[in-house]
Amino acid sequence: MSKQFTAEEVARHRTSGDLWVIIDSKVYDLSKFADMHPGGVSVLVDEDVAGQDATDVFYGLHRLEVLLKPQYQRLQIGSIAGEKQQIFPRAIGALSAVPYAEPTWLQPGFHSPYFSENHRKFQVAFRKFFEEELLPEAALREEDGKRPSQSSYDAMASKNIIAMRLGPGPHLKGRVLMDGLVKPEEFDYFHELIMAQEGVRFNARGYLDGLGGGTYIGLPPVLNFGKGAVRQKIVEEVFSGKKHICLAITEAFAGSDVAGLKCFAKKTDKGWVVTGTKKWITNGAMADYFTVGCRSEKGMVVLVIERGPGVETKQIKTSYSSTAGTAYITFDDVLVPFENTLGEDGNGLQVILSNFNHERWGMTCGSISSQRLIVEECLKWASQRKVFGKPLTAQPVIRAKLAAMISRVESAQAWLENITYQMCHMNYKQQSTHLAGQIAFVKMYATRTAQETAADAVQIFGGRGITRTGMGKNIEHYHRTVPFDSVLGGAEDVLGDLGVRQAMRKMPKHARL
Ligand code: HEM
Repeated sequence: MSKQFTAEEVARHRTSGDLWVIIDSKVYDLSKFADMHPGGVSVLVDEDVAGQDATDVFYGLHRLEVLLKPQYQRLQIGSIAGEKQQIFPRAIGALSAVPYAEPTWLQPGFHSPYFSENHRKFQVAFRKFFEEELLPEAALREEDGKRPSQSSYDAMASKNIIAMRLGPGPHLKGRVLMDGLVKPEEFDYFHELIMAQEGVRFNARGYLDGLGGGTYIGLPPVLNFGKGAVRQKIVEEVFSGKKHICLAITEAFAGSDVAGLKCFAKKTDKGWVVTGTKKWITNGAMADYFTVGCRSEKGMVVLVIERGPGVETKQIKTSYSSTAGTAYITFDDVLVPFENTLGEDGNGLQVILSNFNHERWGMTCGSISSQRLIVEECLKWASQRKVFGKPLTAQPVIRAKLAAMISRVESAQAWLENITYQMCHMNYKQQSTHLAGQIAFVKMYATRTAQETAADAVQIFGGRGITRTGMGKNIEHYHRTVPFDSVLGGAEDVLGDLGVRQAMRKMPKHARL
């Protein structure tokens, strides 16, 4: 049991050389620390702080995690007799008790037609795995921009997480998923939704993309259109976490207009010879394989190219961390064996488009979950921040912003779950026919509302929302990186337009007002 003090005893230590404070029933000796305090000495020797209970003022200025750091925990010398600690961090793997911080299916007392007991167990195991194995590294890599460590890829591979990230399908057959928690044939899109939604809870966008953003979009064409030994080798190497792949379609010349690519693949006696460039390629800097969209004499062809002579990658500085390995790539007369052709020459567009629905749906899962994290941050901040002697939530304008945020994230999640249910009951062709428009719309809605929520969050946090460290660090990070989802996998306007054009194609000829 820690040493017990009374509030009167603490109050006797209130000068710069002898300075104690109480925070949430714990007594801290700041006498030596005061000179090193990032907020300065003067704020600590203030008569309302020194020797006093500084809980409210502390939580108006610092995140909970400050006190969890070992160098600050050492400042605690005891606690106040008869008082109990009120403020606790969420335990590893546990659910948040903050309202709306979890989707309804995870909230006590709520029900869901979509999620089974197995999904629930999977969610628990997955959150725990992420928080134990990856979270400690996430903040470090996000900051220093280095690629995720091999041990992180190995940890994911050991549970077959890399394979599961590609969704349900025959590629899971014979694999032990999450230590046998889910059978390969039972793994469905709701399991995948859980993975996508849990993964973004770090708010370490660059790191997460570094962990497998490239695989998520670059491997499916190999899996679905690759041939023989090449397919087998690449799929197994990537699933094992030892090698990395990326999708290289976009060029400085052509973005959403994939038909306008300039990278050219010429057929020769020895194989394809590829010349051209690619830009904004997630994981390109660390990739061993590149799934590349090229023009050919017959139109478009997709090739999987191994890093080797003639392939150069350069890191691009984007608004998020370089841990994602976003690259500019040049292919100079790169010889590629014909076995590396994905699908048929001239049919490349279909190979690329075939994965778009799944890719967009996956991005939407993540986008909505990160939006939810921001709702949680805002609810916490608005409750703990005191202005004019009252919490921020006493202001109607703040409550109105919170109401809009909550409505947006709840509606997006409900729509997403509905679409996910449809995906579970449709084959690939039915999904393409019925869901391309729905998925385009839900992604457009999620990313647009995400930006509204980011802007509202900055207003609620004020200057803290544009500061990379401290109280508003998650808001700053979110606000800076939120446009990513609205651009990747099809820009918002392109998606909206796609959805309407799909609907127009289905308009019955007999319909009149
Ligand atoms: C155990 C006690 C404390 C520790 C370990 C501590 C630590 C820190 C740290 C690490 C920061 C940098 C910002 C961040 O990362 O959040 C900071 C900033 C600050 N602290 Fe403290 N602090 C303590 C107590 C207090 C108290 C009692 C006050 C009361 C006024 C205070 C006032 C401030 C201020 C004004 C800032 C600057 C905030 C900003 O830049 O927004 N600190 N403190």
